[in-house]
Amino acid sequence: MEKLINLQLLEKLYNKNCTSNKGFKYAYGTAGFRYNADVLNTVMFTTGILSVLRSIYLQNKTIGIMITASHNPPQDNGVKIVEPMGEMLDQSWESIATDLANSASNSYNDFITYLNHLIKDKGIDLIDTSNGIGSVIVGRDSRESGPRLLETVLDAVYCFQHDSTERVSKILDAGILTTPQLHYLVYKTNVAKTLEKNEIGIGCYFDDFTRAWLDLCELYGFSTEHLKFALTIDAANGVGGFQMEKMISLLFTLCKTTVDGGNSTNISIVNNDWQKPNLLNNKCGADYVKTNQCLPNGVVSNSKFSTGGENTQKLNCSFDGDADRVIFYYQDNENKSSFHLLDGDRISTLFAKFFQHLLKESGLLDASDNDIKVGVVQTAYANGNSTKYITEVLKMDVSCTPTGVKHLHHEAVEKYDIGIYFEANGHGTIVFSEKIKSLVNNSMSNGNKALKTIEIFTRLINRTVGDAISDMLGVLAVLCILNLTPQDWYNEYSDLPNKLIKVVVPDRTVFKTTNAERQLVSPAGLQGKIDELVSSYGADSRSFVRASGTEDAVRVYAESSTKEMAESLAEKVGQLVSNCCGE
Ligand SMILES: CC(=O)N[C@H]1[C@@H](OP(=O)(O)O)O[C@H](CO)[C@@H](O)[C@@H]1O
Ligand SMILES: [Mg+2]
Repeated sequence: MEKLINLQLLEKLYNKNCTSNKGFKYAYGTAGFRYNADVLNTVMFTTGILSVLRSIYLQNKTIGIMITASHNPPQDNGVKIVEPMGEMLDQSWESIATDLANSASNSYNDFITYLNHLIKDKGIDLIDTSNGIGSVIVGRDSRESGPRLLETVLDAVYCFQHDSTERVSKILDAGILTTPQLHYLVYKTNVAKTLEKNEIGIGCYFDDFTRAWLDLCELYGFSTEHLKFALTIDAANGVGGFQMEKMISLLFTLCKTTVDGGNSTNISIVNNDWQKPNLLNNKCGADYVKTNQCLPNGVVSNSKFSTGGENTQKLNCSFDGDADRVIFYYQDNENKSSFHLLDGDRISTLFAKFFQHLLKESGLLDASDNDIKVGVVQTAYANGNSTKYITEVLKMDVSCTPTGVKHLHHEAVEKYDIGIYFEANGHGTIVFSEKIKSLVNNSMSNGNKALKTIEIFTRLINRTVGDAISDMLGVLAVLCILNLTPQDWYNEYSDLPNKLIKVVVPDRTVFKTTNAERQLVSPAGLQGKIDELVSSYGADSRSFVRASGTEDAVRVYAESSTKEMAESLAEKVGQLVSNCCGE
């Protein structure tokens, strides 16, 4: 270890960063480490150390670190590690990240002991470092605590200094950017096999996605300027707003059209005060809109919207704080009951319909030996009628996985050539297999528009992770190509009324599930009672219970044929949960 890690510096920087919250217990959850920013220094330090080790372990591939707490309130922050191809951290390393953080939280001795054990156990070669001594890219969202936490990560990386060659680990501070931009940057860096300072910057993200969008505009003859509807983007006062602004201004510059102050008349961004971090996710953003099923601050209903004389319809969307989720919606008038949500399930079904249409048009399905598998991956939180629509109307395959995009992503990659996955809350993407990419590329020369469209979509959609900006462009493109209004999109099927509640229990770990979290196996006997209750609410009813992976609570979901019944079912199942915990 001495050869590569400067132990003197390590101890000094450990004392600087890891002594304020001794004994705090950390856990790497669905979304990495996420807590109040005041207790995060220790885990930022250990995550910096672990990322360099992971990089060396993977033959010096570049690893990403994202400092964000997504849709959480401004006082929180968090950190997650990104794998070389832009995926989430390998699951077997999550417990290592947790153990390393908790060892450092205990004492310097425990930290060094665990570090030595880890290096030995994983066979990480710190002697022959001819391939390099690790490379890391770090990004952060717009939170106030970001710069301080970044300093701690940098401290950790500086501890890696080769004693004889005086080389240090490479680190690129990518600055303030969205989570999916960081994932994409890590992926591009590894594909290019280099991380020399400034060689690959976030410019690649804008180049690639604007190129794909403009290719589509050219193929179909629509333009960014002349979308059929006016789009208002609620940026949650987070980082997505100014990155989107850059994207819009690039699109307009590249289109060589006139831009009014950087904004088109058709696209506007509200809640874009990212420099006031206390406004982040405050009464705005994807999570707020999805949870409260209402317009966020700053977005007006269709009836209050002035089109400037043109008969332009209005569509809105909300990003979350780090812009890896997007949901759409519109409200006809001032009455809240005219609010229409187009959430992750709707995005999935729109893309599913679109790719089914393209595959038919492309002729790829005619060759039976192609055997192209297209499907949608959902979680148990997907509305029952969305699942019905996909299987019964579109006649497509649906898989259900446990909550958390890493599960959905994995299933989509494993099972499908075109795998569409979205959580109901708007986090998702589309993954394309190498097989479909090469089938498309090999048959494209004959001017087939559908094939060309699929090819462009493999570039327009961020392959690494859910991305509000890229998904939003994808949805806009589909609406333009299929000539659908927001109302047409909404009218494809009707959601079953549903209710999601939280129940606080003394120990949520006793709630264990099976069948993609749709049934409880523990506490014993509870599932039977839930089933009995559900059956008394009629055929369209469903309810399930699972422990949250990000909050100290149990979640109860229920749907039924009316709003009142869904609410009553959720409440009664919630009571069963409380009763069985002796509350
Ligand atoms: C019902 C729900 O929305 N659950 C969310 C939430 O997970 P829980 O394990 O339910 O707390 O946070 C996850 C991370 O952001 C997200 O992937 C997931 O969809
Ligand atoms: Mg997020």
